[in-house]
Amino acid sequence: MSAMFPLRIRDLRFQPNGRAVLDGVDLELAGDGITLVLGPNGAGKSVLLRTLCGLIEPSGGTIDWGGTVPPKFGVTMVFQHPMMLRASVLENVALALKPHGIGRGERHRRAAAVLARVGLGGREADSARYLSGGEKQRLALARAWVTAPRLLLLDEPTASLDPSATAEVERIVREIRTDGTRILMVTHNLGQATRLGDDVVFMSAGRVREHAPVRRFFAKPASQEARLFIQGELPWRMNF
Ligand SMILES: Nc1ncnc2c1ncn2[C@@H]1O[C@H](COP(=O)(O)OP(=O)(O)OP(=O)(O)O)[C@@H](O)[C@H]1O
Repeated sequence: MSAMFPLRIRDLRFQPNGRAVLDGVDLELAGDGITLVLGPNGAGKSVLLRTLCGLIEPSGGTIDWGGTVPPKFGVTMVFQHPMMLRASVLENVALALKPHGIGRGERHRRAAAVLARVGLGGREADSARYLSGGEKQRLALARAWVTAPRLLLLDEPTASLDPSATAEVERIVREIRTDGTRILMVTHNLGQATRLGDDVVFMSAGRVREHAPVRRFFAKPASQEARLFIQGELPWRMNF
């Protein structure tokens, strides 16, 4: 494992205009696995991910990347509605490698290989803008995957997708993890959390309230708040 892990977040705060959006987040992530971030609307889940990838400057606290400085490369984020460049499917992926100093031919070779792995082989010349929602999300995952990030942040990547497109994204996420990328993913889909997650981070009101292995979280949540959250979101019984 690279020196980026364990990732230690201590007392992380984000207080725009004095409002505590992140209100002292403490979290430690070991170097392997898929962690699902759950919690009610407005809990600060997306802000936490954006802070980790440098899109938001925290008001206080520390992020210790395994004792190293914040990595220049190695942390990538995929959003619910990914932006596509006005270019081909292949170029959308290949351009992600440009800052890494990789030559054009090799960029295209690697992009084509990863497009095949996300089920977009044969679509290289198509315009990325005209892909379906599920295809765009797979392209966004390919764009992240091609850079072999150490940490991949996924913010509700399946929120607008139908069940089969969701299943496809889940397959890809598992493969990215198998390739050695640490994954931190926000979802409101509790079934997805049980299918994909090794562990669960439960957030509310800008804090991490619980961090537990996924089975334990759903079978025996530590707090009444988490219990109510699970009950409110789960229309079916869990059978572990
Ligand atoms: N850049 C920002 N500056 C100021 N406030 C922000 C910023 N980004 C988000 N917020 C606020 O922080 C709060 C938490 O937002 P966040 O998007 O992290 O919630 P969330 O837990 O991801 O919720 P949801 O499940 O609805 O997506 C919200 O009230 C939001 O308006």
